Amino acid sequence: MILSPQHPLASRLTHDSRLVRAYRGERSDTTPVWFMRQAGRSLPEYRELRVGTRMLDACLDPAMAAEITLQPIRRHGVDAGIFFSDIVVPLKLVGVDVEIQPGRGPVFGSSYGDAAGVAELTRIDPATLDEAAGPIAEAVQRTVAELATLTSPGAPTSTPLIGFAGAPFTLAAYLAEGGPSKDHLAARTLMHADPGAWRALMDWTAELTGRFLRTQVLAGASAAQLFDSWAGALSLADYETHVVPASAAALAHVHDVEYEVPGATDAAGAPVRRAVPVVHFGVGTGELLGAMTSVGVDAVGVDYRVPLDVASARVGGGVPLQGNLDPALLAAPWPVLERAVRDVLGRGRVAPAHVFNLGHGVPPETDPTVLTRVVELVHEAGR
Ligand SMILES: O=C(O)CCc1c2[nH]c(c1CC(=O)O)Cc1[nH]c(c(CC(=O)O)c1CCC(=O)O)Cc1[nH]c(c(CC(=O)O)c1CCC(=O)O)Cc1[nH]c(c(CCC(=O)O)c1CC(=O)O)C2
Repeated sequence: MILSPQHPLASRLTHDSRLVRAYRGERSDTTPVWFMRQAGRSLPEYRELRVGTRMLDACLDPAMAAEITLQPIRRHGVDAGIFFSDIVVPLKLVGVDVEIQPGRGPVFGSSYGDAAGVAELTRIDPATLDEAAGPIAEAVQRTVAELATLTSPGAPTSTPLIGFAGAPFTLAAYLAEGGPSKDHLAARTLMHADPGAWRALMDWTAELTGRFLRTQVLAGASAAQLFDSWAGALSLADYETHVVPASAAALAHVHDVEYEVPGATDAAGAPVRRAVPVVHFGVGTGELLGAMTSVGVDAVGVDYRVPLDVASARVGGGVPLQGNLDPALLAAPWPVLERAVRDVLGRGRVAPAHVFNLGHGVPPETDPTVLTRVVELVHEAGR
């Protein structure tokens, strides 16, 4: 699907932003920055807005999800919004019994860690997500429309929105366990004990994830992030054998959504087209970084354990990187935090391009003024 400049969506696909250029491997006048979990409990305006509304109800209320997404952009001046949703939202939309317990996380009405559970789950057709995802498409459209009015001084274009989804393995880890777990034993046992059931589970989560991402990109998101937060629990061999095919299948749902790169033409004078960029992030993925690039992504998000120059070497040197300040340092004295930010920026220079981020989400108790100060530092030091 080609989104030409004439396409009603293209004007909102802010593909000339610092962020999207960085994901294409092009450096701008300054390093773009955003934070995972920038929307949420660290912001008083979020806590106030959420009073009396359950998490998943907030995610499925287009006006509220859009407003929550916009809050950190207005406050911090970050270079991207990350759509306020959650990795279990697509499961909820197709009728899986899941709720989010504050401070604990997603909890399911049952677990799907054996052949019988997988057979029950996969009786749900993932294609029903397209119909059910109306509130998500509307929330993205509302957010992108508002972002077009928030263009910050000097920015080449309005702030882009990043869509996101939990990757097939991380969703499968929650489904197999029935909720959060430390070591994801149920999922890791199933992949070896019953490869047929595991494959059926991963094919199902891959299609659901792909459709969820496609909904957000077609509604106006300018990039997408795939969170395989729990992939770090796997050996490289298990990740390559039992996870990579499903992540690649999920991303195949967005590879055909292209836009025309402004001002770029090929030898025949035709506009250059690029697919909407995808970033792949996981936690504890030091041994998996190279394999993560093989699922068909433009950039890799690095957690806080592997320095970016080391990560760059592990992905072959030619891949844009995102990250990777240790979130713990946000509560350290400013001179310590400033040194760490400058160190991340320095190491990020070895990659073709760098998007500054944390090595995982913003801790809920973070002082929001510190995040705003980090954005100012990155914009000044990241030139
Ligand atoms: O398993 C766990 O450790 C946490 C499980 C948990 C989830 N949603 C949750 C919780 C409870 C909690 O955060 O207190 C529940 C959850 N999800 C979210 C929030 C908002 C906040 O953090 O205060 C919250 C807390 C809601 C509340 O209690 O008010 C929203 C969310 N989850 C997520 C994102 C995407 C992002 O991080 O940027 C975002 C949107 C961020 C934004 O718009 O700025 C993604 C998410 N949700 C979830 C996961 C699984 C792995 C993980 O959390 O590390 C992941 C992927 C990840 O963060 O690596 C599941």
